[in-house]
This record gives sequence, C-alpha cells and structure tokens, in this order.
Amino acid sequence: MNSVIQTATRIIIKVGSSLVTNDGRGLDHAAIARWAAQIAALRALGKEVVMVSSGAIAEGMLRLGFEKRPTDIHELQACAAVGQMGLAQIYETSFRAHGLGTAQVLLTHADLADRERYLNARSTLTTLLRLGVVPIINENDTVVTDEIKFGDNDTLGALVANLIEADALVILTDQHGLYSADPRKDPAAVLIAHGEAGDPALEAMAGGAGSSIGRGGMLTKILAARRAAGSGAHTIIAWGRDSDVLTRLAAGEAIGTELRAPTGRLTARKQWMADHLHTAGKVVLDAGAVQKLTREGKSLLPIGVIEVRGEFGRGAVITCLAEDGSEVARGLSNYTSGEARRILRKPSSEIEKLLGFLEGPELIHRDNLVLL
Ligand SMILES: Nc1ncnc2c1ncn2[C@@H]1O[C@H](COP(=O)(O)OP(=O)(O)O)[C@@H](O)[C@H]1O
Ligand SMILES: N[C@@H](CCC(=O)OP(=O)(O)O)C(=O)O
Repeated sequence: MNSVIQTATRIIIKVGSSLVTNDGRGLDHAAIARWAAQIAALRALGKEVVMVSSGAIAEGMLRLGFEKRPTDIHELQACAAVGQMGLAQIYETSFRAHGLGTAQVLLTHADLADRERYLNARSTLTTLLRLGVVPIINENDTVVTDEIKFGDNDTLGALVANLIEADALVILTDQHGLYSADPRKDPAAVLIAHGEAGDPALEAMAGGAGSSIGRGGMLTKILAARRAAGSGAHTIIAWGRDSDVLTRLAAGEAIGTELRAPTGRLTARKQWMADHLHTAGKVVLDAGAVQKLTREGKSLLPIGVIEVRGEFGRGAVITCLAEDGSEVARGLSNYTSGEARRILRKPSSEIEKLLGFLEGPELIHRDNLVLL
C-alpha cells in the first residue's frame, strides 16, 4: 500500500509537456479535463493542490504555425507567451466545470532565490489555497532564457514543494515511473516501485535526455525528488494518462515510483534554515514572547520584542534570543530591521499607522519559525 498521497494534505502535481500537449499536437483537452475532475475529488477529500503545468511552448508552436521547435530563443519566448494563453484558458474552463477557480502563477528560479519575492510567492500561494483556488504554475518563459533552453518544470515543481512545504510532489509523465533503464531504449527495463529520494543509484538509472517534447527526461525528475526531500516532501512519478491515477493514489494504491524523503519535514526545514541561510540579525524577546513561541507554538508579534540587533532586509533569517542571550528560534522576518525597530513593543494594530503599510500582524509568522 502506498500511503504518501493518502495521508498528504498539501500536494504539488506536475504535468509534463509530453502529456499536456498530446505528443506535441496542441493541448490535450481531454487529459486536462480528467486531471481537473480528479483534483476536484482530491479537494473534496480536504487536500490542497497546486498544479505545475508545462505545455506553453508546444501550444504556442501550434498556434503560431511552427512545424518544429524553433531554435531562436525569442521565437521560443514568443511561443511560450502565446501558448500560455491557451493553457490558462483550458485550465480555467476545465476546473470551472467542477466549481473550482484557478489562478495563473508564472515564476522563475530567480524569483525563488530572492528572499522578498520568495516570501511574496509563498504568501500568495497559501492565500490562494485558503481561498479554495487551484494555482496553475508555469515558468515565466518570457523573461528567462537559460531555463527555456535547458529548463524543465520538474525542478520548478520541487522548488514550489519547498516553497509552500508540501507533503508530496506528484510528477505525472509519459512513462509509468522510473525504470531501471530508459524503457524507450531497453525493453528489459523494469519499474522501480520504491526508492529513497537522493539515492545516487537512481540517478544512474535515469541518465539521458527526455522525449523530443519534454525537456528534462527522467534525470530531472530524480533530482527534483531529491530537492523536494530537502523540505521533507515525498515524490511520486507516475503515468499521467491513467484516467484515475490521482484518485487511486489518494485511495492508497501503490502506482508508479515512490521516492520517500529520508528525513521528516520539521528536521528538513530546520536543516534548511541552518544550512542555507545565514542569520542576518537578532531580536531579543521578553519572557512572555518566549513563552508564546516555545510553549504555545505562536507567531512572534512585535509587542514581544525588546531589542533589534544588526541590519536586515525583509525575508531575512533572524535569530530570536531570550533576555539571557540564549537562542530560542530562527525565522524569516516580515519586516526590515529599521521597520522592526519602529514597531517593537507596539501592538500589531498600530503597525499600519506606524509604517504606512501592513506586511502582516506578526514579525515572524509561525510557519516561518523554527524553534531551536
Ligand atoms: N530510467 C528511466 N525510466 C523512465 N523513463 C526514462 C528513463 N531514462 C530516461 N527516460 C525518458 O524520460 C522521458 C520522460 O521525460 P520527459 O520527456 O522530459 O517528460 P515530461 O515532459 O513529462 O517531463 C521518458 O519518455 C523516457 O524516454
Ligand atoms: N515552461 C515550458 C515547459 C518546460 C518543459 O517542457 O518542462 P518539462 O515538462 O519538465 O519537460 C512550457 O510551458 O512550454
């Protein structure tokens, strides 16, 4: 039995170019309608779903009359811009049939590397989920070049899984999962049902490029699983043409390849904070705020802050100290050090008046806080 999707509440579902575009001949409306129906069923089970969908370039090629994929980067970008309209249109119509709203979110890797944009993307996506909307994400091909040339949406799917701390990443593709070798070339290849994300042996099996339509091949999916595991998300790679693949996964069926994250979510997040981000500043908390954070699992409000040390920008990782100097927590700050100094000791209801804007009632939201 496969329990990953059954127990997951927040799921990223990535559909590859090879699936969405009906082998390059425009968008596969029937396939998109089937995913929408299944995602509606997942939502009815209380799961939150974010889609990462490729297909803009292939649809744009069809609409603009290109027989084969252009090599000129700006023609590719033009195709993506034209095709993205078609993608948005068909997703909107398909989900609307189930009473679900959709949102178009176009991201680049650079957006997620910048802390301020990272926080904005994160807040927007979680707000969309709270409002019951299904976000449909693609790479913002108009403003990037490298990604179009070498890019794949598997990596984007993993970055989004990390961004909103999803429980699972489902990568739907034109194969039944990861095989011991490329099944297009080796008929004796067998399906790998289980593995551990990050196991180098998997990378060796997945070598080589993908189909003529897709960009990444299997290797980028294996690397995406490793990346998603960084925030504790498990990955499933499965055949997306199965009419009920998602609902069967949600019912607990073992389908495709399941790559489990070796560490739990909290551990992974702590590790991420510890490894990837140096703390830019410090805030000293009063005893009441320490109590709220450590015992009650609450966010850090400015009223509980007695001192701000160092200079930091919005979205920076800062350390929270108790009055005796001991480290209590680390987290991503909603405000710059200058702003934090103006609102410390103040009730959150005064933030807007003091700063002229409100980024949130808390200095560090509990979702962005790791206790030490
Ligand atoms: N070990 C493997 N197992 C399965 N597929 C593999 C493997 N190695 C390479 N591939 C290739 O990867 C392709 C899927 O990648 P890709 O075409 O990029 O799809 P997508 O558009 O869904 O991202 C398969 O069609 C297959 O030819
Ligand atoms: N952003 C591009 C998709 C990139 C791509 O093909 O990725 P993938 O589906 O992972 O092989 C598009 O919409 O055409």
